[in-house]
Amino acid sequence: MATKTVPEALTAPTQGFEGAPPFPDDVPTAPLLRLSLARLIDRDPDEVDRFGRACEDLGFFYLDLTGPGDSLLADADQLFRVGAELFDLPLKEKKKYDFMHKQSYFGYKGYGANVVDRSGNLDRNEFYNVSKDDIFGVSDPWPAPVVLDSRRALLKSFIGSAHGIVTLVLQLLNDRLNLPPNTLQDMHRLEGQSGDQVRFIKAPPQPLDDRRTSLGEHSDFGSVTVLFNRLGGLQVLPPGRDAQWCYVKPLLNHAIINLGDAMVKFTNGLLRSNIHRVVAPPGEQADHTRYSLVYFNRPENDVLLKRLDGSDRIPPLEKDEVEEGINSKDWIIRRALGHRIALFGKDALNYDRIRGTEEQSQRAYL
Ligand SMILES: O=C(O)CCC(=O)C(=O)O
Ligand SMILES: [Fe+2]
Repeated sequence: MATKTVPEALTAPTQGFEGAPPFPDDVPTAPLLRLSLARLIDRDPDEVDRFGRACEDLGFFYLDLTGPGDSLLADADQLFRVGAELFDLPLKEKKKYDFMHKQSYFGYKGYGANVVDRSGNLDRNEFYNVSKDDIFGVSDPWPAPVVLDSRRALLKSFIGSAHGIVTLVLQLLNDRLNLPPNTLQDMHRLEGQSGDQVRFIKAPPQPLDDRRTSLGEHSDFGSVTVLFNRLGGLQVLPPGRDAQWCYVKPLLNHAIINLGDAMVKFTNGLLRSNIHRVVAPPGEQADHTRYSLVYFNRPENDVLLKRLDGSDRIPPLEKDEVEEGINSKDWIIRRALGHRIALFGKDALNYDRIRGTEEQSQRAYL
């Protein structure tokens, strides 16, 4: 796939992230469509059509939040600062909030806790997951450092807005798939119990002579992801056998939206959950600490990850094909904790054990 020319990104506003060196213009970038939240809210027919194509072809697109998404952008800006404060806490304090031994992926994951490839290399980032259910009082609260506990109102505002974006995406997909009204939205209610979470990520600069993957290749596990990037480093692997990893260039005032495995399962592969990973930021950006902020939306805990009935667009199962029938909660736990070396030792290297929809993601068109 040709990856050098990216008309969409060329027409986008130039970088203006505070203090960040520019994203270089000599690295291959992914041909993500650039969609406008305002136009999607207005159901502009061309924009809705481009949206549908983006979800089927790459499963990733930029969303310009200017206007209706201004408060989400402002919350994200504040949360980037909270993220920096959070990771500045002493390691001993952060480790108190690693809940993996309670079979939970909420809370802190230390640097190097996950295997990133089949050779057993370890990750180069730390992250912290905050549960939507906790912040909205749908579940008991998790213990949290003051840096986060004192920001519950901000987190609530951010989650409410990010979930609003997710709901719009689900409405548009529900319409496109001709599913019975609200089928997708009713499986992803803000007040339902789910694994939805905000993730703060920090990846420090890597040594010049030893730069590699900081977050291993994966497809997201849930339904819709809303991602905020400042520095480059995120890469997607477009579909097709000869595909090459390409960077996703961060754009000011835009979120990066991508679909997860659940959407592939619901639509029997019609929608795409694309493989991606994070490497050292390109060019001069490599000397800077990379922070990112993510909202992961997942189906409610008891939803079965199976092909949905009631759509004339979702392809039928193969003859005699039987689906696994795993629920969302178990699927997310299996996928989220499966690469923890402390939990699984050598088995953490076995990618097939906790496979998502990667094979479908790599299938070629034509
Ligand atoms: O940091 C990023 O840009 C992407 C993170 C990501 O893909 C993830 O946490 O699933
Ligand atoms: Fe991801």
